[in-house]
Amino acid sequence: MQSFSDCLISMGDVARTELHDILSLPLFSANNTRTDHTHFYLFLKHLRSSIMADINLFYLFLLAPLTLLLILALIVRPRAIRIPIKGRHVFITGGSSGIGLSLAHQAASEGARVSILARNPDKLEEARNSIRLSTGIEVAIFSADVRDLEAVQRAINEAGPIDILICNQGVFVPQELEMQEIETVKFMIDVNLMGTFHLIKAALPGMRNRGNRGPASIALMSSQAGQVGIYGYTAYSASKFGLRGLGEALQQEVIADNIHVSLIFPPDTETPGLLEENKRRPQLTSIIAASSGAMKADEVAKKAISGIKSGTFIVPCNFEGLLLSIATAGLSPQRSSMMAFIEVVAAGIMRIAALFFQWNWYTSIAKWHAQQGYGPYSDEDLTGMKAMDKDG
Ligand SMILES: NC(=O)C1=CN([C@@H]2O[C@H](COP(=O)(O)OP(=O)(O)OC[C@H]3O[C@@H](n4cnc5c(N)ncnc54)[C@H](OP(=O)(O)O)[C@@H]3O)[C@@H](O)[C@H]2O)C=CC1
Ligand SMILES: CCCCCCCCCCCCCCCC(=O)[C@@H](N)CO
Repeated sequence: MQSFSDCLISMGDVARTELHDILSLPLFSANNTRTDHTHFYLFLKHLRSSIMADINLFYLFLLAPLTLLLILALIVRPRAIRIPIKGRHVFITGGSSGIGLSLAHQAASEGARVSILARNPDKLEEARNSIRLSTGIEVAIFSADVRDLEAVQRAINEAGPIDILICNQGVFVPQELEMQEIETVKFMIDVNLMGTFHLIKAALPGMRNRGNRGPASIALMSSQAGQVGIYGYTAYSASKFGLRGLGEALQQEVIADNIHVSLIFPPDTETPGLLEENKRRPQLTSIIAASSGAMKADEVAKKAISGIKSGTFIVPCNFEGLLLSIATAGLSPQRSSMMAFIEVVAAGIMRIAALFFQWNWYTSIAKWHAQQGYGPYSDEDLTGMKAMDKDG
């Protein structure tokens, strides 16, 4: 802030000296006569318009953005924060596999006290061994199903007050809704969304009364499919969009307790879960998801931890994710005035980019249906339309 206002002041100085230089130009030459009046008038006119142009340009390219940045720096809420994880209790669900396991490794290696929760005790045991092997640190393991509120409550009571709660457990069964059993829909909503409610309900009282009053965090693992709906993900996207509503509302409720919410939005990530998913993924789901490439679980965990430490509300994981976060900023809180600035300035162009992505995706869908000889754009229709084009 200091350097920023200094900058504004020195820019004001530049403008003043420039103006002064121009105004102190000799207006009357030695042999100034009556006949020079038209010249003098023209000179003044020219001077006025060139000053105006200078000021306009100066304002447009320097002062206006700086003023905007200054205003944003004053108004962004919640305020910037650092949340240390060293020596603190980090509780990670789904910590026995994939992204959760990477998160546990990383938190342990940064000196946190780590607890992990999942259903399968063998996988938990295996995770504990692998973390001990690579970091020498012993993590606490808890076997529970997040769908069972009482089991979650027992695990969290046993684990002790949490400083950083990472709700990472998640299930994904991609399939067209018409084909999908309603039980499968309910399964995803129950584990991904209701499970997260259970975790927060169980952990919040302890987090509120945590002994150290240092800043705490609740992080929710969403997905880029929680920022934009994707073919084959009706239930999954709904569960992940749900986390955003939960997170936005919750942040307002817990800010007074110095608790900070982060939502993580990874693209496809190489995990045991994705391997399983790929066995049954509709072709169109893969085509559309490929717009954002794939990441390694360790890379996602790294982005997630750094987002959590800076209390960032929306945490993207790759470049496409950054674009997606700017395009879908909506009314989410933003602590960074620089990010807020980019969101404001880029809004229009991002909407255009988004429309191009939709154009691309709907073209893929149309092509796919044409290949299947089905839908509004069947092969026959397409040749029919072309024939009509030719006929005029
Ligand atoms: N991989 C990807 O492409 C992406 C993943 N994500 C999200 O990241 C998170 C982790 O995904 P990923 O690492 O791939 O998943 P994995 O399938 O590799 O691991 C899932 C973890 O969650 C646990 N889990 C599943 N169901 C429950 C339950 N009912 N109760 C408690 N624990 C449960 C699993 O253990 P157990 O089965 O023993 O219970 C396991 O530890 C998910 O929320 C997912 O939606 C987001 C974007 C992309
Ligand atoms: C305006 C700019 C737009 C930028 C590009 C948008 C790209 C969107 C791609 C979405 C991919 C969703 C992958 C979901 C992965 C997932 O969650 C499953 N693997 C289940 O785990």
